[in-house]
Amino acid sequence: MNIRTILVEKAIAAMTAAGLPEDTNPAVTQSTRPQFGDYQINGAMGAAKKMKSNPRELAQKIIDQLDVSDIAEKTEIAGPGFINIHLKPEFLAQSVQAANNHAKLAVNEHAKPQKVVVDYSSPNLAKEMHVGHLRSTIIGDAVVRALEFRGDTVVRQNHMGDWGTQFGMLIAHLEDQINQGVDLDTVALADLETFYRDAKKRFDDEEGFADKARNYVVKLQSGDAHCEKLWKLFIATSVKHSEEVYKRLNVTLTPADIMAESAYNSELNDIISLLKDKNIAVESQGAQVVFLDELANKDGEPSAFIVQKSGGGFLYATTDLAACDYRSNKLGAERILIFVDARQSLHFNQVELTARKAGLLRDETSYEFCPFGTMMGADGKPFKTRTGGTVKLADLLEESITRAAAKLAERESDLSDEDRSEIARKVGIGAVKYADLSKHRTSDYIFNWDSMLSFEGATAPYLQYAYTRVRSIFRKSGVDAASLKADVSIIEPQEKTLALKLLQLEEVLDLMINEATPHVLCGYLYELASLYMTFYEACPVLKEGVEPSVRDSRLVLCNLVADTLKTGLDLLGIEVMEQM
Ligand SMILES: NC(=[NH2+])NCCC[C@H](N)C(=O)O
Repeated sequence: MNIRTILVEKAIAAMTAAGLPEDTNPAVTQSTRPQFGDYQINGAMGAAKKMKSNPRELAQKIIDQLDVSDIAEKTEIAGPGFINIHLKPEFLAQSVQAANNHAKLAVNEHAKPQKVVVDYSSPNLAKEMHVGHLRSTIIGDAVVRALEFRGDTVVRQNHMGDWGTQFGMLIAHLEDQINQGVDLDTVALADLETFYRDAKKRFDDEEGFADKARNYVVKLQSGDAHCEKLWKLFIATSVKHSEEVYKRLNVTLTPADIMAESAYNSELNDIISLLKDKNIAVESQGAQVVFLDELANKDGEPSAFIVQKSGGGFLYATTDLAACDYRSNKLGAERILIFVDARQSLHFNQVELTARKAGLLRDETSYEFCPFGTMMGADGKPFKTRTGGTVKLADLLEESITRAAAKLAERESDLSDEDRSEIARKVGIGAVKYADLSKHRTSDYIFNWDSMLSFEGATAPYLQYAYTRVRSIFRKSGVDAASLKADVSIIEPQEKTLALKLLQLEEVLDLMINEATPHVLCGYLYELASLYMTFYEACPVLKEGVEPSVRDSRLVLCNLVADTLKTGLDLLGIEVMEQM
């Protein structure tokens, strides 16, 4: 069910029949105000400009050819040439009924599913996951869930940073700890932050340690078995830490999705040879460099993209070129989405340009760097602990659950302690996720406990509460939502508005998928919940005196609201509960 798509097809047909050029954009949009109808066809204005004719006259010609009688009760021309479409209540009623009986609600699977590689989360394994990883992990996961819901084939890739010079220092330190008999699980690697700090301190201060660390990098890269064993031990512990965070966060990443930097090691030589053979990379001060005129600075100097260091070592850049080849040429991806901090935008620009020149990315593959802004503290600076340290993601999530429990304890409830702590978990995690996902991906935002945990406004607790409110109707009425098979009729304006919103889920998901922007779904769910509250005040459902047929029709609407809220929140990775 995609009303916009139906109207686009009808508008194009009418425009063609009215003699407009074939490439005319019908410009169909959802109306912003009820007096403009439910949808608008705005293409007459653009076409008139091109054809140098009168837009209102053109709109009239289009409307004369427009056949929307099956879905609309009224069409009219407004202003300079807008065509307003008022949908038929019967059409909306039938569509709601169909959606209520459909597993994917008002959403159809893609006619042409795509293969999409999504690179997200991708922490560096030298350290524990901190708040900086939150955004990549949850924004990526929401988009992945939406893509799969629409029927695309998704390959998740957790491009973990498990390779690089810092590992020499880490395994050298690890080796010493083992030799001293320190218990790995409970002491040495229990806190990766401390471990990293200690190793770094020794690297900076202790005589001989830095040399040993550098020597271990060389040994590790040349496949020395002892070093590799230590490295694997370190990686395994580090991966375990991130698995715990993923579980807590309710994201769908599993160990099977790990495609870490080291996975590309054996390809890197060939990548450099290819770039050299094609004269894409040239030697400069001993290093291999790709000079990109496309990214020249204002003095006209090309941007220099180093793909191999002067000593022969490979870099982050080389791995990303190999990843392009794997994703586009081997996996055959049609889209590659990469969720990384906006500060890496130059890097990914360089990667794409180089990969396209070298044929490491096919023309058919769209390479989409999806940057995001920074999470800020109340002081407007990147979020830190009180003492200025990085905040561990695991700690942040535990704090949110504790705070949610305290807020919930203020409310009256006859639920068991066990239920309450489960609800606190869902609310605490949901609150952090919704607060983040609801902001436009590219903007920085200020982290605020009070607003994200509030039961008012656009928050997870508000939506979770709205869901329990709808579900309580079914508990009170004793009606089984699953076997509800009533005829829907749309009479009151609040019913019409609510029905229309329910039927726009696919339009929202398409926008979210195309632009990789979960905030549109967040906004939609909040609007839906608010419209439901308005509907419920104006249109009694279980009150005495309500006709059984009206009651049942409204129950179908309620049921579709509950299912849509639940499904929508699930696509954001946020859990619901039946009571709270
Ligand atoms: N293909 C990629 N480079 N993906 C993103 C990797 C992010 C990197 N590990 C970081 O923490 O900055």
